[in-house]
Amino acid sequence: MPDNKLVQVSNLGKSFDVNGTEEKVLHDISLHVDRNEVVSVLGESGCGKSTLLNIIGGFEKPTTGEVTIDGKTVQKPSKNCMMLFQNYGLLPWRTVFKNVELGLEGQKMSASERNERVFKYLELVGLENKGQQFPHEMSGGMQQRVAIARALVTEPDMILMDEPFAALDTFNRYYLQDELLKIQERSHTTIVLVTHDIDEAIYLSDRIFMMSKNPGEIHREIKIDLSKPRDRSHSNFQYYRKQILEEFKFSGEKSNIGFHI
Ligand SMILES: Nc1ncnc2c1ncn2[C@@H]1O[C@H](COP(=O)(O)OP(=O)(O)OP(=O)(O)O)[C@@H](O)[C@H]1O
Repeated sequence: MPDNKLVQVSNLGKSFDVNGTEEKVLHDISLHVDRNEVVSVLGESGCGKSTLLNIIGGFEKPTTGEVTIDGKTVQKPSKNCMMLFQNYGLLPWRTVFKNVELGLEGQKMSASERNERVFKYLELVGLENKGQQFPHEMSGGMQQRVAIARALVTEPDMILMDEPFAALDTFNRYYLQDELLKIQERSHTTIVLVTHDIDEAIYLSDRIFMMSKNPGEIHREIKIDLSKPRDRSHSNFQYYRKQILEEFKFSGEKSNIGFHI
C-alpha cells in the first residue's frame, strides 16, 4: 500500500531563551498529516501553536526531535509548503495582481502563463476584477483573499495557516472557510491550520489536534467523521463541539480566556 503520509512530526520539543532562562514551549509532540488532509491544531492563546507551525514550515528550528515532509527533514522554508499568516504582509506599493504574482517569482514560465495562473487564483478567491487595486483600497477580508491567492498560486503540496480568518467578521469568515474547502477539494492541497476557534476547527478539519499549555503538548486527537460541507447547526456538529469543550474542561467563566466558542 502506498504511504499516504506527507508530514511526520517526531518527538518535537522547543525551548526559548528568555532573559537567560530556558522556557519550554513545546514538549514531545508527535503527529502525522496525510496527503490531501485538512488538520487543525486547536489550543488557547500562548500554548505554542504558532511555534509548532513555524517549525513545520522551516521558519524555526526544533530544540529536540524533527519534522519530515515527504520523508525529508525540514531545514528551511520551501515553496512547496506555503505559510499564510493572519495578517499576511501584502506589499502596499504593488497592485493585487502584482502581489499574487510575487508568489511565482523565480519560476520559469512565460508571461501569458504567469498572467493566466494569477488570474485563475484571483478568480478562485472572487477578486478577478480587483487586480489593479492596491491593498489599502480593500477590506481586511479582501486582503486576506489576496494572501490566500498568493499562497495558492504556486500550487504547493501543503499550506500552513496561522489563524487565517481570525481578524474577519463572521460573514467573511464563513465565506472564506467555504471557499477554502472548495479550493482544497479541487486542488487536493494538504492544509495544516492553527486556530483557537473550535467551530472553525470542526467545520474545516478531518482531524483536530488539541493542545494544552505550559509546555505545549498534544493531549488528544479527534477525527471528525462528518462529510463536507458541514452543517454547523446539526446535532452531529454539536456532538463534536461538546466533546471538545468538555476536553478543555470549559466552564462559563473559563470560556473567556481566548477561545471562540
Ligand atoms: N522567539 C521567541 N522567543 C521567546 N519566546 C517565544 C518566542 N516565540 C514564542 N515564544 C513564546 O512561546 C509561547 C508560545 O507562543 P506561540 O505564539 O507559539 O503560541 P500560540 O498558541 O500561537 O499563541 P496565539 O494563539 O496567541 O498566537 C508564548 O509564551 C510566547 O511568548
